[in-house]
Amino acid sequence: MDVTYVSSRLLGDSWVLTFTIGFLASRHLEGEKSVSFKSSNKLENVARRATIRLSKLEGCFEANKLVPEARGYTYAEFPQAFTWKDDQCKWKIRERGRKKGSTYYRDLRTVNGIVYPTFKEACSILGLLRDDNQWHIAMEENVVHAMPNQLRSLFVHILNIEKIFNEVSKSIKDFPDMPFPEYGFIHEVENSLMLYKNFNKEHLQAYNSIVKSVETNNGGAFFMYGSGGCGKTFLLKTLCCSLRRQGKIVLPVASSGIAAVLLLGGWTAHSRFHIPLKLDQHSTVGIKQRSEVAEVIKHSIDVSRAGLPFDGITIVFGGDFRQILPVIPKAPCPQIVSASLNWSRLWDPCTVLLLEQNMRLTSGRTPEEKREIAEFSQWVLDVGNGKAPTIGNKDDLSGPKIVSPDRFIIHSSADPVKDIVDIIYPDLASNTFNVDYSRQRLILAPTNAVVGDSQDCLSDNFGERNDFNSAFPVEFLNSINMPCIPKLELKLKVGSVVMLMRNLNQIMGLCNGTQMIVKKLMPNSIVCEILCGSQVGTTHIIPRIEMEPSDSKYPIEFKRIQFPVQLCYSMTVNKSQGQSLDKVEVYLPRTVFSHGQLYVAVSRVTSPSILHILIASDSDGTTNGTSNVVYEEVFYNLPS
Ligand SMILES: Nc1ncnc2c1ncn2[C@@H]1O[C@H](COP(=O)(O)OP(=O)(O)OP(=O)(O)O)[C@@H](O)[C@H]1O
Repeated sequence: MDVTYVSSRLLGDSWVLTFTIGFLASRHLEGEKSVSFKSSNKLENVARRATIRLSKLEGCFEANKLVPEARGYTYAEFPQAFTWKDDQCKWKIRERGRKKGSTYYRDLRTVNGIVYPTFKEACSILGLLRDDNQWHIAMEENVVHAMPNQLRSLFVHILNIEKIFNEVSKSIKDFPDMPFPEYGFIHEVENSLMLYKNFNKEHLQAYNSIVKSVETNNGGAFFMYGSGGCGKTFLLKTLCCSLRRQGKIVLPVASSGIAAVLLLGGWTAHSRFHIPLKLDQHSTVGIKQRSEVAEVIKHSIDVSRAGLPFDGITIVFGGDFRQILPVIPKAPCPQIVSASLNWSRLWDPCTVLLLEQNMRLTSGRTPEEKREIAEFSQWVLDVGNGKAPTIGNKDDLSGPKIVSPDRFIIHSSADPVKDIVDIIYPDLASNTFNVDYSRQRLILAPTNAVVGDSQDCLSDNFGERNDFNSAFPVEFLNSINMPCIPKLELKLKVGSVVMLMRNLNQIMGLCNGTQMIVKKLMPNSIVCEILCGSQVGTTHIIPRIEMEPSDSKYPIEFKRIQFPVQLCYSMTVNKSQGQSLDKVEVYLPRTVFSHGQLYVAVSRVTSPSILHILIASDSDGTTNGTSNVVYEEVFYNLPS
């Protein structure tokens, strides 16, 4: 890493030295630039790409030819005035953090025609300082159109006030004059109870066993085991509502934000019980005395029932071991399997409630449709169990491959990303305001990098849009893109589908993973409507927030102030768990790499007719065979 440049700025009364750190842009001799490619790519394609894609140095030559202003900078000084646009392979003049055409100091203090008394105030208005101004502006932006409760929520998101109170073992509820957000549970409870009427035989049996355990106060643990789409979430939702209506306390938690928002009042287990993200043998949950959750737990425990299983509390787990197992980076199969619930001490006391009927797949009207759906359902199960027909054998370098039925396969031309975007999002431009169009259609991919490629292709289709730059233009930090923080440059427009990247307010359905459609864009806040989960249809104002990477591989700490969202036309398979989708494109430019990924991807659909799969072959084309990863050891102690 090199220091690209050191500059100085006058802020208020004092000078501030800014060290901008950057990997120096590539330097190379003519015809010797470095090119990345996969061993499977055809050399002529690689060579063609290399001719079209300019390196940063070549881009600098082009800028010097076209933009007279560029000639005043050496190559090393370029980042001061220009920013590298990787997708366009060209240097673009910076819009922020730099004042063009200034002829006197006063010009530096002028923003939008207003002369500010100090440089600091001018910087603050430009959003270059870390202060509260952007949040003041965010409140002002919404005063005219937002409802009072939306403004209150926005204020709560900005302050994160309940979290601050909880840290000192208090809650907003301790201050009777302060309003506590209302969540409209009662209405939802009434609606969700209607689900009971649709129970199938298996659901009814499971429901009765669990309710009996709660009513007799004997305590116990249940595990609802069923393949994807057998109605585990459906049953849990109904149970939560019915028990709450009887005045019982229910704490629904899930391992991911997306799964949590499907349950009314659902939280991620980590947030609800303050479980540390990194665990070791000394870890304990961080529930503070007098916090809301501590009070709830206190009320749920009856000392007279101590000694009964789980002290008389009923615990219901649900899951499917064909789906993705606990994620332990770089861990081998035995370690991952032994981290699963059915290999833990909790498994023995669990009563397994088996659900076998797939409720996600529509039942079909004609005998032909019914047969087709039954066949598809069996194929999906076989993929999950590792029993689907394969070609090749274990001695092949790439292992045996699952053969996907031909009707799902897309045979792509030269630009696979464009092909899948056209299939899943046809006519996107004229459907931007159509919530029904945007809901429940997704491109699913194995990795964040692949997701990024397809999102980039879509964002190029957007036409006119707003680009939101994060507040601090520091060259190296800005070039960092990690899945856990939003991009420096977000390309949004009204109608864009986005995914929230932080737990802002789990009870209001604003979880890491919540999908929303953008309704209004302002410089410091965006208005979004939730597209799925228990709070579907509600509108929220999202401010910029300060975020830092949770698990940074970089040797420096940094924060980014940005809207906590990313485009959501495409998603990793891991994130899609729990969802039912009306149109799915499984995009596999590389094979899946963990247990259950392929099964989760193909089991999201409500009908076989809406599943499309694109598998890149080793030699630049497409194919119908792909590797599957199934750790059969995880099924050993399960009922078949
Ligand atoms: N008894 C039922 N009547 C009508 N629809 C149902 C029923 N059970 C489930 N469904 C519907 O089937 C779909 C899948 O159900 P659900 O999401 O609960 O399955 P799941 O077992 O949790 O799936 P996954 O393991 O993939 O998360 C949902 O759209 C749900 O509304």
